[in-house]
Amino acid sequence: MSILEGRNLTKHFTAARGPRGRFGKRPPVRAVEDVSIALRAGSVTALVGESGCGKSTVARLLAQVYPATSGEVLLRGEPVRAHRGAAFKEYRRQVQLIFQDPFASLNPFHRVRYHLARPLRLHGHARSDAEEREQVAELLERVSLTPVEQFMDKMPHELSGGQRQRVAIARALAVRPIALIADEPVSMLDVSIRLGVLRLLEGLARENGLALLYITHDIASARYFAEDITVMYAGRLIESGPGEELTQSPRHPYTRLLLESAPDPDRVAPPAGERHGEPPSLIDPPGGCRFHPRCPVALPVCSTEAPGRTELGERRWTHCWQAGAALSR
Ligand SMILES: Nc1ncnc2c1ncn2[C@@H]1O[C@H](COP(=O)(O)OP(=O)(O)OP(=O)(O)O)[C@@H](O)[C@H]1O
Repeated sequence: MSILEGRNLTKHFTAARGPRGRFGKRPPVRAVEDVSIALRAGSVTALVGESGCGKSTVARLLAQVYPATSGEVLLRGEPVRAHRGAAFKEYRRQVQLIFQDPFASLNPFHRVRYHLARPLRLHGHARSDAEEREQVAELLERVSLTPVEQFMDKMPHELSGGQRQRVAIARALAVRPIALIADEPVSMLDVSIRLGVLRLLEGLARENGLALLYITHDIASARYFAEDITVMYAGRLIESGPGEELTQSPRHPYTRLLLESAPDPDRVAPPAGERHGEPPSLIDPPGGCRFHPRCPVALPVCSTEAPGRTELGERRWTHCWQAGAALSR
């Protein structure tokens, strides 16, 4: 059974700017359309796509930062209905978000100890100063900020970006969540320390049976850390599968494009003539398959009808008119 699941999630925002329509209303930004995704215990699932395709919106819908326009979120198979009160607070404890910017996520006026002790106290895990100290030390150890005495009393500005992100991860762990949603957790960190933070997240998920959603624009990193990869394009999911299989034999032309443009240490320059175009507007997305204007193998049907889901194997599927043809070849 999945720990955290989004079923047919759709989110339309009201555009803050832009021209108004006939009745003075602005058209909605169709940020997320019909997204279904399931996270399993002790497993890393990557959600991959270009900037602006709706990844963060999916993260926020799963974390219930704001309500979905339609669709539902399930925790351990049970639909989440509470949007306030004790049940909602409990949900927010169980599903923790880790953000991209470790500089913005810690309070500059408080020491590391405070950031970790506060959630422990609020959730009743530490009932005395001694217990609190012990648990803060244990959390710092779990994120490899050792020797712990050196880090407990540091102020955020005394830490590197990677160390701050480790404190943010420790703070998320303090409330004993069952699912972690990490939204581009390393993209603001130095390249040299990204790997360490990703390995830490992966280890925590596997050792503690946490369901981890790793959101990234970088399919190369997803391939190394995630058991499953789901690819998103212009608000919709287009392909999903076990990471190895999906990257070895991508079935959707957009996944192929992402893999081709991923940094490859053996390739000096991008292949000649590589022109991929721009992702579409989410206010007025293309009809049919949203990728069709950029697709090198589009058929006439691709511009008129959205392709349904083609099942390709266990946990493996795609939305592409060509997928069926490829299967029967
Ligand atoms: N609160 C909001 N109000 C209006 N539009 C929004 C809001 N949040 C996001 N959007 C729009 O929804 C679309 C998807 O944004 P989202 O941040 O989810 O994408 P993303 O893939 O996470 O991009 P990035 O990697 O750049 O963060 C964008 O067009 C964005 O402008």
